[in-house]
Amino acid sequence: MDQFDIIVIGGGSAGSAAAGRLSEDGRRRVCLLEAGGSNDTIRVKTPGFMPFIPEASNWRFETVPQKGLNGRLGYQPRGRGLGGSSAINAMVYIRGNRFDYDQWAALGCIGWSYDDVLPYFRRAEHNERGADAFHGGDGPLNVMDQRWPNPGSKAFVASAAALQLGANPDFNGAAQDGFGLYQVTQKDGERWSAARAYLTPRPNLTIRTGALVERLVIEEGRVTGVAVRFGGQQEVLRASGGVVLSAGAFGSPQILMLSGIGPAAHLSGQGIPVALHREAVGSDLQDHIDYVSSWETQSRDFFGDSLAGTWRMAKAVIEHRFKRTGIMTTCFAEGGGFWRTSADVPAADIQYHFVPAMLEDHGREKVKGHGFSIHACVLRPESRGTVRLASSDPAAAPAIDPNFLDDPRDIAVLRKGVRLSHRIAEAPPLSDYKPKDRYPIDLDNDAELDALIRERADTVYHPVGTCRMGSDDFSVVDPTLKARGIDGLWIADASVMPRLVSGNTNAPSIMIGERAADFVKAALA
Ligand SMILES: Cc1cc2nc3c(=O)[nH]c(=O)nc-3n(C[C@H](O)[C@H](O)[C@H](O)COP(=O)(O)OP(=O)(O)OC[C@H]3O[C@@H](n4cnc5c(N)ncnc54)[C@H](O)[C@@H]3O)c2cc1C
Repeated sequence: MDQFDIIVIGGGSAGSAAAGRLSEDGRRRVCLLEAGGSNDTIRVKTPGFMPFIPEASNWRFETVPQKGLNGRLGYQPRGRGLGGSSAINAMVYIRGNRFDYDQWAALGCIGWSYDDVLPYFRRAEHNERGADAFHGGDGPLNVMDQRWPNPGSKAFVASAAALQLGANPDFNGAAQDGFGLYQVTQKDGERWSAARAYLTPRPNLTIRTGALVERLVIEEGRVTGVAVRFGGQQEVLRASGGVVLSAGAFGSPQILMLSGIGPAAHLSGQGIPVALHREAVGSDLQDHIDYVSSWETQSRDFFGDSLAGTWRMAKAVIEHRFKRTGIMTTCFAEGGGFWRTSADVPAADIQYHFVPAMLEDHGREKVKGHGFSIHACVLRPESRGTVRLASSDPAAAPAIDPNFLDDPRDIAVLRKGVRLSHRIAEAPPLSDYKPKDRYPIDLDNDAELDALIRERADTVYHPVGTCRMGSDDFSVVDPTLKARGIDGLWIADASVMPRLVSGNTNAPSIMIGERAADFVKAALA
């Protein structure tokens, strides 16, 4: 039986940050348990290989049938292996809006206002543009400008400017609104996952991959270890100081429920003895519903499936192997913007991602020819869903129900977002490519547009909220990320966000991992 001071479950964005920080002063024996592998392969590290990431690095979940999406099953990719979702994501570096964190604080997350979290974003970050009041200069997470943005991505930004939408060279600076090229979590032209940033080899940091955590070991109201499966073998690992649960927005509530912590009636229905009734475990699921408009072009500037495209990619792979430059450094979601659908919203409520390729079904369906896509997503959705156990088998996928478009306010916002995507595509210089809309409809007709949205919209991969933080008795963790009603347990990942942030969720998850390390250190001092 192995004995540690702290066990961190999940080597993803937050778990890597937490384990790295908890082990860096050498004073604690830290064990990081990760179900997947090391992810140390060129298919993960080369940004442009994102469509070819190994299947073993992705849980490839599906949702239950979505009423709001004509009964379709949504796709929910999640990273598996060191780096977690930061090893398969689009590398866009965005923190969200000041409003989000001030709202968290107003909801009871004392100590999580924007001014409270900014030092942790800065501490995490090494921005190659240099440090300033908003950015860090010597953190482990490398952030850089894109090495080779596609000419079409620059045209997207120029088309937005032609509509007087305003340029923004730094979405993580003083103001978020506007359009520009995203900064990326890359270093020297390679993907810079949270694992590469934080998991420095150290004698006091044990990293075990291929370790599927089945449940927490709870003794007299305290988490004292974890039961884990390595291949066919089951083991119990002990943690004298406690456990940090960082298995992500689906994995963390699943492990809690398998351990008897969650909605009592649901657990009983699964035949799991109830250790702690907590209705909020697996509840409050929020995710960014997203619609991808897509256009075909004659221009081969864009990525595409053609002889010329394949030849260009082959040369680019060689260039990248030797110099780490060229089109294989693409993050695909190269350009973007934040836009308010009305003057009275507190912050942008639509985010755009411009992709210099025609996307269909999350890139899983090959599209012949060349072209581009514009994602529009609803930044602060009102719909709420759940994660529940589909089975008491820890190796089974959980039942994920984002309940997309349940609240009519979400589709009303999305409609406006999609209409603007099309206005941008029709403005010069993007219009000079003579883009041909792949799904032409009468965009001014609400019923037609709603039908198309319900037929094609899905996630842009930002599920949160399933172990919500708060100061109320019903929240899962308190504002120091400690689980309520049970000792020796902290939760640190996207699941603790009480509200979805207005942006991508990797940097916020890393910030949460950074903070968890400080809270655990303080509690154990
Ligand atoms: C395809 C895709 C594109 C994205 N693009 C972007 C982007 O461009 N920018 C951005 O900011 N965000 C992006 N995101 C979202 C962002 O990456 C995630 O929100 C963030 O990484 C979540 O961090 P986390 O720590 O909560 O969970 P994760 O990083 O998902 O980590 C959870 C870890 O726990 C492990 N785990 C789960 N269950 C168990 C178990 N039972 N036992 C052991 N280990 C377990 C998992 O294997 C995983 O490694 C994207 C996500 C995806 C999937």
